[in-house]
Amino acid sequence: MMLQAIELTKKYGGQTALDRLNLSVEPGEVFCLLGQNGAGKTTTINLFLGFTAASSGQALVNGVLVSPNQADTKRFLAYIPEVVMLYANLTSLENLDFFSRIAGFQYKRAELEQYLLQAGLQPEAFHKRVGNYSKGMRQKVGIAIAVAKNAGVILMDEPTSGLDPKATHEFSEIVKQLSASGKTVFMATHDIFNAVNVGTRIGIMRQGALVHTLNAKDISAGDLQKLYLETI
Ligand SMILES: Nc1ncnc2c1ncn2[C@@H]1O[C@H](COP(=O)(O)OP(=O)(O)OP(=O)(O)O)[C@@H](O)[C@H]1O
Repeated sequence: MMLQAIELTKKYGGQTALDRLNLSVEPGEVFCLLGQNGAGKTTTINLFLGFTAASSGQALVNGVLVSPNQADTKRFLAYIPEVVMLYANLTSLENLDFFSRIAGFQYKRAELEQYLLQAGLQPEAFHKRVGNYSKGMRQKVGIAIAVAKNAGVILMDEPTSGLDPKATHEFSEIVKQLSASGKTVFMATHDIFNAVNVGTRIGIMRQGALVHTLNAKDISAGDLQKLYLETI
C-alpha cells in the first residue's frame, strides 16, 4: 500500500491534533478527507510529508517509515498546497522546468508541454508569466509539477477551494485520470460533492479522530452531507 498510518498521533502541547489514526491507501485510490476547520486534515498531510514529527505511532509511505528531514519517503510524494507557489515572473513552462530540475528531472521542451497539456492548461498560456494566471490555472501548473516529479502519491490540501464549478470539474477529470494511471491521491477537502464525484474512499474526521470511512460509490452527495453534519 502507498500510504499507511498506524496509531498515528500528533500533540501540540496538551492538545491532540491527530488521535491514533489508522489508515491504508492503495495505489490508484483517491482518498478524500473531510472535517471541520481544525479537525486534523492538514496535520495528517504534514505527517506523511515529514514536515512535522509524530508524537507517537507511525506514518509509512510505500512501506517506508516517514521521519522528518530524511529524503527516502519524499521522493514517492508530490504535494499540492491550497495555494500553489510559483515564480510569478516565469512562464508555466519555465516554472515546470525549474521545479522538475529541483526534483532531479531534465525534460525536453516537448515533454514539459505534454505535462502542462495533460494537466489541462491551455497551450496559449504556456508562454505567459504565471503572475497573471487564475487560481484554476495555477492549480493546473501545480498538477503538472506534481506529475512530472513522477511520484506515486499526490497529496493535496483543499485543492478545489476557490475554484469555479467548471475549474473544479476539470480538476476532477484530471484526478480521475491520475487515479486511472495508478497514482494514489490523498486530499483534504471541504467539498462534499467533489469528494463523492472524484473519491474512491471518503473519511470524516472530528477533533483529530477519523470517525467514518466509506466507499464513495456507496453514498450520494446528499447522504454524505447528512452523515457529515451528524458527525461533526
Ligand atoms: N503548529 C501548530 N502548533 C499548535 N497547534 C497546531 C499547529 N498546527 C495545527 N495545530 C492545531 O491542530 C489542530 C488540527 O489542525 P489542522 O490544521 O490539522 O486542521 P485542518 O483539519 O487541516 O483544518 P482546516 O480545514 O482549517 O485546514 C487544530 O486545533 C490546530 O489549531
